[in-house]
Amino acid sequence: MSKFTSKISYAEQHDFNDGREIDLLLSIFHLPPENLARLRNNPPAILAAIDQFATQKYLMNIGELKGKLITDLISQTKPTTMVELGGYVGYSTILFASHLRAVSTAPPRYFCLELNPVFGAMIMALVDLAGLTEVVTVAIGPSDVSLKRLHAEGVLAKIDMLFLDHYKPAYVRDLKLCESLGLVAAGSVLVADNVVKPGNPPYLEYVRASVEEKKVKKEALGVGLGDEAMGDPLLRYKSRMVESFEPTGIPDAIEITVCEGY
Ligand SMILES: C[S@@+](CC[C@H](N)C(=O)[O-])C[C@H]1O[C@@H](n2cnc3c(N)ncnc32)[C@H](O)[C@@H]1O
Repeated sequence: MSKFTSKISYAEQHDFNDGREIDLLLSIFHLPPENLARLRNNPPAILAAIDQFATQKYLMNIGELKGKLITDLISQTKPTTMVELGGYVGYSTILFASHLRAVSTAPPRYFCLELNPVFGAMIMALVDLAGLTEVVTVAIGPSDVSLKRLHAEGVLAKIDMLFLDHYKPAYVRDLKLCESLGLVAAGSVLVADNVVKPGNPPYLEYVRASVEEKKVKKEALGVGLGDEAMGDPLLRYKSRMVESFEPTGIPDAIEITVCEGY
């Protein structure tokens, strides 16, 4: 394990959704006009303001170090369509969508799916401040409902990169849903956060399983479950863990998984 080298260290982890997220929004939009003007259309400056706030009051953002692993991956794989499950205050949305815009060869789309409507509204306000409204769509509601809706509306047909960072037990459920909707296919890259802290053994087991193992498991589950719950066990994945740190300095890792198709 390497060392925690982040320039900024978040406050120790405490609660969330106790008013701190609104405080963050007010701390930004109540800045003196000339300071707020410096943040407009300036994603790095907005991220720095969020990081600075989180040194005093913890925010559950991806942070600098894991964020850099993922922006490097965006540079390497150049996705056009990215979907994020769990947007919170919009830190990863602003970081990844601005990076996507910088490296994409085609007009990029970033879908941020967030359950909490207050957080969703905050993300929209900060995305607008960052000048990213042409790239980002924020979908408010449970991730599975939003995935089905966006697919049914025809705005989401394939996911080049899926970032899973929401309710840990829903990672496998939502990946299987994406498989059964045909959203994940050869070349899709999955990035799952928090696979060490707090950890997600069922997800790691699923993305690391062979097709044979998944077929056996599907047979064991038997009939009765719909396609969504079954996913597509014939899809092959190549998966690896990359160790890093939470922005508090606590060790964590992301799981990077590439879909190799059938
Ligand atoms: C760890 S935070 C996301 C952090 C964010 N990706 C970042 O790095 O800046 C998890 C978020 O997932 C949201 N969430 C939890 N369950 C969800 C669900 N079923 N669908 C969509 N969002 C969900 C929570 O409201 C919370 O905002």
